[in-house]
Amino acid sequence: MAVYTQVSAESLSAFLAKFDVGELVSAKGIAEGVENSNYLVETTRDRFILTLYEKRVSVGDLPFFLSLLDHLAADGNPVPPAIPDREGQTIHTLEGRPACLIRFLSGVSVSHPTPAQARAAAQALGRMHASLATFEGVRANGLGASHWRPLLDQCGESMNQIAPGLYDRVARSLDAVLADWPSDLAVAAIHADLFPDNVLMLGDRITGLIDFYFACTDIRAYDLAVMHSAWGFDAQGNPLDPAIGRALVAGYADSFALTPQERAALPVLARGACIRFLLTRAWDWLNTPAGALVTRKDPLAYLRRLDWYESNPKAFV
Ligand SMILES: Nc1ncnc2c1ncn2[C@@H]1O[C@H](COP(=O)(O)OP(=O)(O)OP(=O)(O)O)[C@@H](O)[C@H]1O
Ligand SMILES: N[C@@H](CCO)C(=O)O
Repeated sequence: MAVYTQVSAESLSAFLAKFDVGELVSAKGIAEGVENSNYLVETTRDRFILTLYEKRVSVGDLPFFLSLLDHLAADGNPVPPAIPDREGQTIHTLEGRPACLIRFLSGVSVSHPTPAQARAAAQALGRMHASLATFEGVRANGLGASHWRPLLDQCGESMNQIAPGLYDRVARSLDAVLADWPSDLAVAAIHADLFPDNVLMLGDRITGLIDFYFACTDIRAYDLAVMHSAWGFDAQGNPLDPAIGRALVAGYADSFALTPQERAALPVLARGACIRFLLTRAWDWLNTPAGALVTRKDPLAYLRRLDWYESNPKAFV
């Protein structure tokens, strides 16, 4: 996450007083991430994550995200539910923004995963999909395939400030992806953003799956494709050891069956994932507010991934 909204010690103490969590000891803004404002809060009893929802999360979607987290946690997945206050409320307003106090999970996210870590993370994704088979909540994917062309148009020719010719380059790939986009694969609740920084680990053990604020109802195998596009490359978008990609697919299949049709669709799903992240990064690159404590993510790292998937159509064989 990042820090877009500053929280004063006074308003944080008043906020915490609604909960049975002890008194404020310290609060530190977390600079990682790009979407919401996050603080690590320590009280006399425990540690918590305080999240203030910013640009892409609308308050009307919070009940979906929180019920999904409760469903997963109840089925033994390592996800952090929101903490209810003394009256049972989980969704609050703080400094004018929707806010939740979230259970803190231990572990660290890895920036250079090993194949064993990739396998464990994909097993956790498959396990989560198995749990979500009985989740009834529905939320359309606001950043799904039907939104990519409008998002490209919203970025417009300004994209060429990021790299000359970028707008036309993405438009061409988008045409090809949409022409092949599958319409017959299983649809379910998915995480849709399971990057290495959203997986907490201790060694090869998964201790936390976090950041469910893009969770939605979409093609289930797209979740694995998003993961492949995120885990199989370094921060600049250069491919890592191909064993990582193989470990992701094998790890997922360890805990949830992947049909032949889903396997066959992974290349186009991965190219779609590249376009999704390229576009949201490009939009943020061009529109991040001055003064926000945030490290913008490089859209071109996703162009390099897209190039790679286009030149390696047999990457999943
Ligand atoms: N429940 C949690 N327990 C422990 N640490 C957490 C928890 N939630 C968030 N964090 C910490 O806060 C950081 C940022 O959180 P998160 O990835 O959710 O932010 P974001 O802005 O949504 O990021 P992204 O760019 O991945 O969308 C994480 O890398 C992690 O260090
Ligand atoms: N995980 C995303 C940020 C959330 O949209 C990225 O790295 O671009």
